[in-house]
Amino acid sequence: MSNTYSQGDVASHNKADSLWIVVDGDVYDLTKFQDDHPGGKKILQRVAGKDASKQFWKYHNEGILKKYKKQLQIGSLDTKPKPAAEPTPVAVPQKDTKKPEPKAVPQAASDSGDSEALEPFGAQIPFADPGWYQSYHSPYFNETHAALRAEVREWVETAIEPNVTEWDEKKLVPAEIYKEMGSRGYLAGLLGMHYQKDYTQNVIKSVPPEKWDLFHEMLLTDELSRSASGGFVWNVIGGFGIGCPPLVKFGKKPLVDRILPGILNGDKRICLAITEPDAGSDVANLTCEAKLSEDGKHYIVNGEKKWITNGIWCDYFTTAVRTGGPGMNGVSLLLIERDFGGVSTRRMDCQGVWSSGTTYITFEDVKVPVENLLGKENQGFRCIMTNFNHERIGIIIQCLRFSRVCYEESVRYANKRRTFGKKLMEHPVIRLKLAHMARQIEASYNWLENLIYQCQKMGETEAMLRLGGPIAGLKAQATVTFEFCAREASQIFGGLSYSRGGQGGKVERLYRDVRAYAIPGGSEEIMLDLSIRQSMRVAKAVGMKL
Ligand code: HEM
Repeated sequence: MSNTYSQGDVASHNKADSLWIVVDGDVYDLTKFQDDHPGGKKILQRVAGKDASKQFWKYHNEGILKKYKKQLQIGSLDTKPKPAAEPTPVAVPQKDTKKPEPKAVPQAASDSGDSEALEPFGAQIPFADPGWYQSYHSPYFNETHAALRAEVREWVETAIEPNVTEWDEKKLVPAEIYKEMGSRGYLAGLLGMHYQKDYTQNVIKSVPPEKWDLFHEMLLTDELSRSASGGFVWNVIGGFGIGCPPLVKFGKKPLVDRILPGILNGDKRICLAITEPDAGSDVANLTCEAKLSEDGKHYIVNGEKKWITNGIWCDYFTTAVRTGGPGMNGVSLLLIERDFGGVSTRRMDCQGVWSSGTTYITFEDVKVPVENLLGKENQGFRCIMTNFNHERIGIIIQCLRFSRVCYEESVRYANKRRTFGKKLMEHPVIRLKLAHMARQIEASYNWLENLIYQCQKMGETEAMLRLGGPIAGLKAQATVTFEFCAREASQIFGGLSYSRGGQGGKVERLYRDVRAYAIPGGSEEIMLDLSIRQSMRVAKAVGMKL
């Protein structure tokens, strides 16, 4: 924005028919906008021609300026200091290099034993970001992680976060955003395994595929979750992150070769269809049936699935079906394609995650070729089990970042809102709330880092057995933490987090999203029980002495 104005120029636009204001040294023309201003036009007219920074920041947060700047800013004051030259960001990817240069990227810290602290990143509000953002030493993160962090944060702050309220209300995220998840190469790295470079031409700008590890995946999900919308995160990684891994791990090569590239590029969508109207956490009792045709070439599928994330938009459904007798040994996994016919999907109205597309599905005489069986017949339960750790870790990462968002929003607000003559931050009762939020977030997050590291080091079967218990325990810990933080943040924001949108909008939305995390992927009750049961079972097998 190259136009510059003097204070006098602005002062002459002090009427309703030409209404300019200054915010932080930038000049805004609100003449046309005043009629649409949700806070009313009179309040704007009272500051017409003046510097209204103080009033602006009292009533709005940063997202508003990001959203409206392009439309309303006409220039800056001639007295506005020129921005200091930006410090070189840590390992920000070279914009004009088509392929990342592998040699420039050091080994993962965890592989090299190098724990050099990285440059500080982000707002430096204590506990609002993980410790390694504040130059804490970490054995897990290196420059490739820092570069990815900068890349994703930039995208989320400019293209995602300012729009999530609108998307949530519309219950839709624009299709081009999902497509961009593919073109940025993110989808191919979100499968809980090595980067799927053989199935996509897209590469992530800041991390070469061979350097990709589970900490990259973790921080990608973490940074996407700074959008402060479970609906957005589930829209872009919810169905994919749990529906696609079984295809990659257990699908027959011709099937994978045919459909995986379109999925990873963001052209086609996939989800996981397990839960039924009558079978949630009790997966072994599902009833959706798949009968082999007489010629043995097809399964005929009939049944219903409920609460299926992304279902309304999906082309492919990784579906748990009953091919055998009762219980877990009669369950198989089938990749059902919408094009087969007989698949109907309808949106469900839910308490939270509005833009995620929660779906009710019916399968009526769907003819599925036997080539679409994932894994072996009647051994689908094992495939489902191997999926759970990845699903739950995704939930944990999101919950902990959402908890941080609730905490960060609270800290920012507590530093500007004044009651009884002082800032909220100066009231010990508010600091106590923040302290209880921070201690739970940090304890949970540090356990998470440790478990991600174990997942990286252990083989899949070992991880499934040995980490199933702790991951279940941490899933419950993360959802309880999220619920606590959403509640406490809401108490700090008061009425502003009771109404939708505006300054308390993130907290209000996240509060609504809490149950979508505490129930699916294994409810808190099931998780806590499993955490002990599974851990005891494994310990007994390896010689626990009681
Ligand atoms: C660039 C200029 C401005 C823009 C783009 C803008 C935009 C908005 C928007 C979108 C809202 C809805 C609530 C939200 O989403 O946060 C809002 C509410 C409001 N605005 Fe503004 N505004 C501007 C300037 C101002 C100024 C200068 C004042 C005060 C002098 C003001 C006072 C208010 C008030 C009181 C509300 C209602 C807050 C509430 O519901 O708690 N706005 N504004």
